[in-house]
Amino acid sequence: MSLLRLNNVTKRFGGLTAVNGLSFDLAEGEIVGLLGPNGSGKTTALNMISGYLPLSDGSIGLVDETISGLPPEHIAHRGVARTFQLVRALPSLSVGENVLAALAFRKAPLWGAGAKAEIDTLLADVGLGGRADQPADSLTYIDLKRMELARALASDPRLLLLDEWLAGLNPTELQAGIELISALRQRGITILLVEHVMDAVRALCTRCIVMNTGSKIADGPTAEVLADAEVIRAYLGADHA
Ligand SMILES: Nc1ncnc2c1ncn2[C@@H]1O[C@H](COP(=O)(O)OP(=O)(O)OP(=O)(O)O)[C@@H](O)[C@H]1O
Repeated sequence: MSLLRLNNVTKRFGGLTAVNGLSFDLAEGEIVGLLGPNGSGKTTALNMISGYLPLSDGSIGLVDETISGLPPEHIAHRGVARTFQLVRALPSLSVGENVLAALAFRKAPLWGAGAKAEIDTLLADVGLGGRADQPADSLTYIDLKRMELARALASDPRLLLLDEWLAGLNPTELQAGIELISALRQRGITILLVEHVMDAVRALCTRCIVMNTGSKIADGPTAEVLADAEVIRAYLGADHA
């Protein structure tokens, strides 16, 4: 049985069809790249999976339950977590308090002293061990991204949606980020990765789905998809061929 199933998912904004009849399945434990040029509908797809946008048509299932139509917090409680293209931190709070805010809203909420050990574990998992008391607004860009990931992991997700989480990192940070995402897969978390950094896609994704102007144009093993003539024409460009 698939973990996630999109069936004919469509989103219209007035006269613009941002996502057009998108269908795919994710199997448990897969790490799949969702690729495509700017404006092809990737973030809109993530917004629908996580409940931030209602569908215009189609349906989304998680295991054997339809989740489209549920509010974001109910979808989160069923095991779907995400990061955002623009990091959403609470800058006036400490790193630990930022994670605490996520723990307080999960299905089995934790707060106060009971949350401390969990915060320490989550921060260690993302490479921020021992930094719970540091102000969030003093973090570097990569560390802000790490903190956002810790907030997403606070809900103990089965499915993690990463929206350009590796964008803007230098080569050393990128390598660390790839290793971190790889470690999450080892823990059995299924990951849908919206990403333009092709080195990361090649390193992490066994399978890729490519969108162009709202529609899926390719879906298959990464090497095959990246060599596909239509994908090169629509997204990767002739230099890649
Ligand atoms: N809330 C909205 N209202 C109107 N149009 C929107 C809205 N959100 C997205 N769009 C439009 O839908 C299309 C798809 O946008 P989307 O952000 O999903 O693309 P994307 O593939 O994630 O792009 P990028 O790689 O630049 O993040 C674009 O034309 C965008 O302008």
